[in-house]
Amino acid sequence: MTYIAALRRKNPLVICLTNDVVKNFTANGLLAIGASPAMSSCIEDLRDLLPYAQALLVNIGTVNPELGAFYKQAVTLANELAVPVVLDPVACSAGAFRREIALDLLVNHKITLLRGNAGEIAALVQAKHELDSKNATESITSVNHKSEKVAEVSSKGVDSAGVAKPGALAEQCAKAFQVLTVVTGPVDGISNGLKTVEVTNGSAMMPLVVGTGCLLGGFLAAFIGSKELQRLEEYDLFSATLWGLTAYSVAAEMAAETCENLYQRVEPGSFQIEFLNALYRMSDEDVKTRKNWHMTFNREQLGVYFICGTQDFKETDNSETAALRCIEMALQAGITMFQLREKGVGSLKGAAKVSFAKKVQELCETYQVPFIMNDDMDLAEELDADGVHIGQDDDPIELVRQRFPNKIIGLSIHSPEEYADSQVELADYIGVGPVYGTQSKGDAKAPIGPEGIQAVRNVDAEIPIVAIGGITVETTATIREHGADGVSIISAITKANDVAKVVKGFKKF
Ligand SMILES: Nc1ncnc2c1ncn2[C@@H]1O[C@H](COP(=O)(O)OP(=O)(O)OP(=O)(O)O)[C@@H](O)[C@H]1O
Ligand SMILES: Cc1ncsc1CCO
Ligand SMILES: [Mg+2]
Repeated sequence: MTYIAALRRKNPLVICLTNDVVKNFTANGLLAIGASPAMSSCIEDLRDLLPYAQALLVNIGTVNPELGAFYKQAVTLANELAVPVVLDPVACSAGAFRREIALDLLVNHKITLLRGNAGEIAALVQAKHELDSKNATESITSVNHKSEKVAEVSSKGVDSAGVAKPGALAEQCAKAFQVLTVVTGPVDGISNGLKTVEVTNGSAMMPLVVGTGCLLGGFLAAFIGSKELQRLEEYDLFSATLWGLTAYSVAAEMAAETCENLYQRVEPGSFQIEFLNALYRMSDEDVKTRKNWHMTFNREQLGVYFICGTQDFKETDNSETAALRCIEMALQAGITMFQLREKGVGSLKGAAKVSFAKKVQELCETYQVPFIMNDDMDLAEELDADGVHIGQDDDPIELVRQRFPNKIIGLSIHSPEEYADSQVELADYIGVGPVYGTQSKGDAKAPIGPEGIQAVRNVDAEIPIVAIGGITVETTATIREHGADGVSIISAITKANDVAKVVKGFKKF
């Protein structure tokens, strides 16, 4: 990824409608990374500037009734001009006036990215639930309203403590408002409702410098506004924002290190200066080598779960090239999870396996699809895969969970008996099968049929289940009716003449 280089080439004009406390810091931070900031305070001025802008930041930190009306006009104009909008709902957890303004912008306008701390985002999710229940009781047709518990976050004024699962909160918010959401704190979370990533880079000095959250809103607007590739809008938006979010926290780490070296301690004043210096100095390479993020699991990712290795392409001239081509086509067509299963007759070993695995991982990262490693825990650790999948005869799940507290863990299960004997509570999902006969696994057990899936579902109504073994597009509907959240596929995709068509077939369910 080269999003910082792209940003510097583009030098995006970011118009900031932001609060009185942070205007100077925001402008300096944007200049340091390579963007072009402009602060604006009235709609007459904005009408002149916005047509030339790559992004608009609306930060409600020092809102008043007049500014509230201005923000509404500004976002309306940005929507007309198709300029992306980042909203920072500063302190909306602390006051109803602010909250109503943020809520109106989110519900009645198009916001490209919402960025707030945990307290602010939790308050907005809560407010949306209340709005929905109010509408549901007013409307006789909406009788099936489900109320979901919102994360409890303590919050006072403009700062907030963190939340245990920032990814889950971001996901909840992304689903509630249909908006890409970034939740910041000791760990940051980003979600579009389907994909969720947590970023653990950063420095504990960040909350001691006022406006680091506010600058982040403008900073992410610059990354979004620098978007050059229009290939897949959603993918671009998500990965450009994730890269910007990570770059920001990496700069914080670099700043803390510089303070250590220069002063043998890290204090807010020098940290603020060194943070600006780090933004100026940093490159995509710094993000690449220091990024510390993990994808979090959600059951929708099991929808179309493609598994393969080079051994599944052994009848082609070059099985590695054929595998990479097939995997990229499948990713492009929309598979929701990928597992590398480099195993059995004809599979790669040693350095060749590592090098192939890295190429596959890069492809998965490009499409923001979880990259899961089958069996090989050491390689999963070396590559920092998003997750691992283990069978009943592999390392025991309690050891795997200890080793990888943050990774997605899948466990194979063949029957309700095996379910009862396994510590499934340590797994994120279980793979159940083989449903039908399969040629992809030499030592496969007897097929359990869709009824076998139902038998496991009957003993656990909640656990995410992916069915596996000889599944085709034609049998997917039945399998899902028997309780599976999705299907794992090997041969139906690796042997397909038209990979995209088959993947899209699986995606219909
Ligand atoms: N305890 C922490 N450790 C590391 N990084 C942190 C911590 N708290 C916040 N951050 C980082 O600080 C930045 C700002 O996030 P924060 O949640 O403090 O925003 P905020 O409360 O909106 O700030 P402000 O309103 O003062 O601008 C983010 O990049 C976040 O990752
Ligand atoms: C301190 C403060 N008060 C209103 S906005 C702001 C900046 C941090 O969000
Ligand atoms: Mg803030």
